[in-house]
Amino acid sequence: MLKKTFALSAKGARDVFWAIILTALHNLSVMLPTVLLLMLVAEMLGRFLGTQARDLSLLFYWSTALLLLLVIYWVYRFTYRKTYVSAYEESANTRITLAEQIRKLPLSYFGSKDLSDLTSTLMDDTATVEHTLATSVAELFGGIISSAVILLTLFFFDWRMGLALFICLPVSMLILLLSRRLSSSSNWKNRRAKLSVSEGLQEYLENMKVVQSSPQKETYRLGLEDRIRKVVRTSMIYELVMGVFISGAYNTLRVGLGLVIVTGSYLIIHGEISLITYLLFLFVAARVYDPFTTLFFKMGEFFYSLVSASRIREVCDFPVQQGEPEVRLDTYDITFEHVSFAYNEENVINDVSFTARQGEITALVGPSGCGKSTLSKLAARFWDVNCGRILIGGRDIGSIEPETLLSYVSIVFQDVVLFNDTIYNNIKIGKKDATRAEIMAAARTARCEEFIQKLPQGYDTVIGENGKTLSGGERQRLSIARALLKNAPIILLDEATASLDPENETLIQEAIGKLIKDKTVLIIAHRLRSVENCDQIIVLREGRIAETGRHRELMDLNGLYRHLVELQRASAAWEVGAVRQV
Ligand SMILES: Nc1ncnc2c1ncn2[C@@H]1O[C@H](COP(=O)(O)OP(=O)(O)OP(=O)(O)O)[C@@H](O)[C@H]1O
Repeated sequence: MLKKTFALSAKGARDVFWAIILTALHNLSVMLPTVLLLMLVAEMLGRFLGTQARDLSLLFYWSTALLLLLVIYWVYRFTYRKTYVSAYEESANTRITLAEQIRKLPLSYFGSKDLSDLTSTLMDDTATVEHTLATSVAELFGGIISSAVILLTLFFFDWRMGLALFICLPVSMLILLLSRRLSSSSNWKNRRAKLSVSEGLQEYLENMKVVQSSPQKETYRLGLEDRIRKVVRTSMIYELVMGVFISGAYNTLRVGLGLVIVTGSYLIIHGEISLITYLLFLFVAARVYDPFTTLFFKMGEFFYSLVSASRIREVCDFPVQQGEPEVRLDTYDITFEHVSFAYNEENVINDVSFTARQGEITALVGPSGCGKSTLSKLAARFWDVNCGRILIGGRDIGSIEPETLLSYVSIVFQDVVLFNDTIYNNIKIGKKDATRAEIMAAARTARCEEFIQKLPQGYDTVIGENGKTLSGGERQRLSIARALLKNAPIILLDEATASLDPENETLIQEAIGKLIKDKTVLIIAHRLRSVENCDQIIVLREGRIAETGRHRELMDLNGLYRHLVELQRASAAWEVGAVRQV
């Protein structure tokens, strides 16, 4: 149950189990000095009342007390290890498991989740669960076990006093359980408000330049301020609800002490219990509630961490894309068979069928939003198709593990992803065992050398977050170098030359020309001039194939393709100065 509730690993669940047992033992062991003290008091009273010999040997008490101290020390040592150290280890494991799981999640998952939401699960939720595991879980369950043992023992001494002592415990527990039910919605509201602030702050920082130059910046700032104030409001409501219940539970528990005094006094007056039994219950009553009172004040945190744990579970339980890892592909035709696909409800790809053949260049063209990038991403299994299938070398890619599939694919997309690392390592991602000579050769072919040589540490220059110290063209050339190094049999190019000046564009096209020999190339290019020599051009309109053929054939068809080509020619003749003449 704990494993599921807190999304623990098998080892984590075992550690928590032992932490609970050890905490119970620790609670019991700290009760033993009380028992020893009572024995001493009983003996002293006996001597005082003359019922025992006058000589009092303290040796037994000293040696037992020493032994008890040692027992308490050792139990505490193990308890500490099992609770705190294990909690930190477990949260590190959870983060690694989450990172691994996130790596395997289909892109559709990221479409429905904000990045700051996932970061918050990775960092904040795991930290919250870690804190609860370290400070509350063992205390709560260990406290329940030790109290049950003490209860049984005390019932053995006197069931009426035992009842007086413990009658309030289940009542206060019930109050706490009720508080969980009633605080749950304010807890979730509070969590959502916090997420909305982190999303807003992330957006604010990312779009700082736009915000600063916008006349709406005051509105934007006020919106953010509003979100932050909402966190204060929801936190206060949550704390208020929890505060009322926790103090209710705490005071109910405290009534138990009063009940022991009243019941004990009554029974002593009627001669039904001895003074020692009365004292025993008083001592125990003063101590037995300790774990619970500490715990009650942590209950708000405890329930809060259950929300965190359920958010972790949600990521961990999300189905990952399945497929065989050990697949060997020998031929690389990409075949789309009646493929339809929707990001949400409405299809953006409708019944598309074509084959991009090995050794040929297949171009996807069409107006903006017609589904070119989507088709290209479906071929790399970033998403799974809703209808139909995509085959590579005759094999349905739905049966190949995404990582295995991607080892056959080089991708150069518009949105280049670079790491805050050296130029060298950014290219090396294409092939993990590449030599320096191979990396430099790829950089040379992708025309990266001239700008790399101008950098202070050449290949060893760190390029900042997502390569922010480089120009758009330089970033794109780096990603082409990466693809060249990988030398995969399938190449997906999305506007690969979008950020290059005409001189570099020609050079890159030559490099790509060398790279694509005998490979399957699926290219998306908005500038139709660059696809004139392609072996096959697929013209898309609103997610459907409108025309297919080579450039000449499509021009002769006098359809959408020709229309797009003419539009582009007209826009190429457009000049900034022309605006003034209008
Ligand atoms: N992650 C997404 N979630 C929801 N809808 C999306 C997503 N990505 C794209 N779309 C929608 O799918 C449709 C096709 O988008 P796609 O990016 O494939 O078009 P495109 O032809 O490549 O466009 P462009 O030429 O402007 O890059 C568009 O209507 C777009 O709004």
